[in-house]
Amino acid sequence: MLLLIIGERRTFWMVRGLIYLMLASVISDALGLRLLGLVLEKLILGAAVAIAVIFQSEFRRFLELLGKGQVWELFQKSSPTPKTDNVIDELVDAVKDLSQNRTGALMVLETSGNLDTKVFVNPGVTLNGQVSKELIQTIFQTKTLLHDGAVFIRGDRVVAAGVILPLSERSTSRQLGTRHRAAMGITERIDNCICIVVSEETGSISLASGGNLDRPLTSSKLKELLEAKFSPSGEGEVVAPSWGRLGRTIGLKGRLILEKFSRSPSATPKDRK
Ligand SMILES: Nc1ncnc2c1ncn2[C@@H]1O[C@H](COP(=O)(O)OP(=O)(O)OP(=O)(O)O)[C@@H](O)[C@H]1O
Repeated sequence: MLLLIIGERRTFWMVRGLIYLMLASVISDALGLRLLGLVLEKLILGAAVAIAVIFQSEFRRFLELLGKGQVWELFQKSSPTPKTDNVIDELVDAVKDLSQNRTGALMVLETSGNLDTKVFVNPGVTLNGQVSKELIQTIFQTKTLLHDGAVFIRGDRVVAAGVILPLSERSTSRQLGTRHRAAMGITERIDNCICIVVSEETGSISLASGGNLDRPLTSSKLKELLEAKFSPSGEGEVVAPSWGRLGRTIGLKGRLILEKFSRSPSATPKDRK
């Protein structure tokens, strides 16, 4: 049941690893292999402590909801962060011009809830400005200091610019460089965001979601997709979304801990073109 609820592959592997450890411990007990049993017991204990650390905030939220008698909230569908037509129009107009002028751009759009910005390799520079075509176009001009990296958009605000995102490790077409891999990387780790990419080389527009790139898109197709995503009845998460998110959170946090120990320089953007 738990494995069905946890949709994320990495989390699934983590849970499977723990189950294997438990099984091995039971088998070693049955075979009377006391030393091995002792080692496995310690390993399971370590894993349980690690999971408690990884889960910290989720446990707190669970206990809070339990205390308030609102546990059912865990099963409720999260509604998309509302975006007015005006915000979508400003975004699409900016993307259209950037594409026509072959100005590279990368935008992370929060779709619901609160995106965990700890996943950003570098949080960039806080702006907190109203989304407008002019602001977005200005940020991505290659002469500005903030053009390198991504902008992070929450609701109708450009929260930050110059954000460095984790790269996807999946192999991609040779045409796709780090900008596109960053869009795939953030959307494969975080499910409540999508990414718009404009290629500097070809001007093509892409939309990344769940680690996949939809490309090339026309600006009208992009508008259609954004409207569908941000409409109140838009694609929400399905069955037991909060549990799914919980599973992905474990995967993400586990991964963040691992990445802290093995952060590679490949996650930084290449030098200014
Ligand atoms: N990890 C990252 N996070 C955010 N932005 C990044 C990251 N890596 C690269 N970028 C942005 O992408 C730019 C480099 O793009 P690159 O040419 O490697 O990618 P690309 O996918 O081929 O895109 P394009 O088609 O625009 O050339 C950098 O200058 C930087 O602005």
